[in-house]
Amino acid sequence: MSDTPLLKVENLKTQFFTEAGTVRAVDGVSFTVERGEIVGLVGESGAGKSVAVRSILRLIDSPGHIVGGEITFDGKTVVGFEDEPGTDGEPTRREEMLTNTEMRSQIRGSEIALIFQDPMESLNPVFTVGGQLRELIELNRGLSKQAARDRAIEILREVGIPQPAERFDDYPHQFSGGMRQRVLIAMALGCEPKLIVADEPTTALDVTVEGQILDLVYDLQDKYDASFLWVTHDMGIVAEICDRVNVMYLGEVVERASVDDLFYNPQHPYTEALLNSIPRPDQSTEDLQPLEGAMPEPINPPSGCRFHDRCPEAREVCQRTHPDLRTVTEAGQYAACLKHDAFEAAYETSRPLTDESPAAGGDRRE
Ligand SMILES: Nc1ncnc2c1ncn2[C@@H]1O[C@H](COP(=O)(O)OP(=O)(O)OP(=O)(O)O)[C@@H](O)[C@H]1O
Ligand code: NI
Repeated sequence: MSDTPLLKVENLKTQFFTEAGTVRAVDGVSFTVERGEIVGLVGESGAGKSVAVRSILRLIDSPGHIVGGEITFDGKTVVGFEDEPGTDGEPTRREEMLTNTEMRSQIRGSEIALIFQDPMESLNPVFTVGGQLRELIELNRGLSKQAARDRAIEILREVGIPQPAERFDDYPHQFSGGMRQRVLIAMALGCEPKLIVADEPTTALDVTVEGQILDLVYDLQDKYDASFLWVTHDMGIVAEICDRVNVMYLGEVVERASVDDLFYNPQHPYTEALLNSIPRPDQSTEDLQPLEGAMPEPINPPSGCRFHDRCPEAREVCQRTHPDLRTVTEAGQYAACLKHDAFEAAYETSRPLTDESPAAGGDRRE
């Protein structure tokens, strides 16, 4: 079994049924997390990153619903539907799909831990930090109260809380933002989960503290042999901690690559635009190009390639043909862009959409 990925997400679709229409927040997303890996999910605000990771934990509230796809985690079916919809037209759950109770008792907090951006979403303000951590360890690891307390103090020390025995009885508000995030990491590790899902946990912190937290994660990942799914809009964080990356745009994965391939050889114009918009040691700041325009709403996504109206390489065909995510390099890099289908999609002969230089032949961008 160890050659199957720890987490496998296939063609996941999660929609919100709102008065304004159907929000296709996650629209056919696939990716995997292998054991021991840190996998990034990156993209602008609204790309569907949080909805994707909440779907993995089955934490989607009405009017949202997972309407299609398959998610397996460590041999268990977190999401799985029959091929045919039921008589009511709704997707029918397969028998092996975990119930809500099983998700709560077997998966969330024990097999998969979550770290959110706002620590107060996970910490109860009226209980001491040590008490919350101790209880979690007691419940999840079946330790005695005293043993769980000792373990809690040990983990608090490991995540870099100074004088953890003294701080044990402090309340969450007595900790700084950075220290609270360390406590959350301690809570996540306390259950010894197989997978830790982190949704922008360092966004609210200043860069120095953020750097310290990322270093800590890197060290602990090795020690605990945990796998991570790390959500961020920050390519700098991706560079620092991820092994592999999935780039999301408007509900879809548009590129998947190892970190090195992504940074040195991006294959999707959106990835390139993201990379051009961040400072890099090998470029001067004058080379910085902010990503222009805004991502459209996922209620009526643009036809064809969803990125075409912001893409410097878009051609007419991109307005009509939707590119599939497919292998584009021998190293196993994936991209969803018609420029890689030059012949089949007739990209090569299609007219460029941008008019930033005087009209010329189709090769003027080279
Ligand atoms: N409860 C909801 N009802 C309606 N639409 C929703 C709901 N939750 C999320 N969405 C929509 O789903 C889309 C994806 O949102 P999501 O929060 O996953 O983005 P994100 O990539 O995590 O962005 P951010 O970086 O801002 O956290 C957005 O268009 C958002 O407006
Ligand atoms: Ni989010």
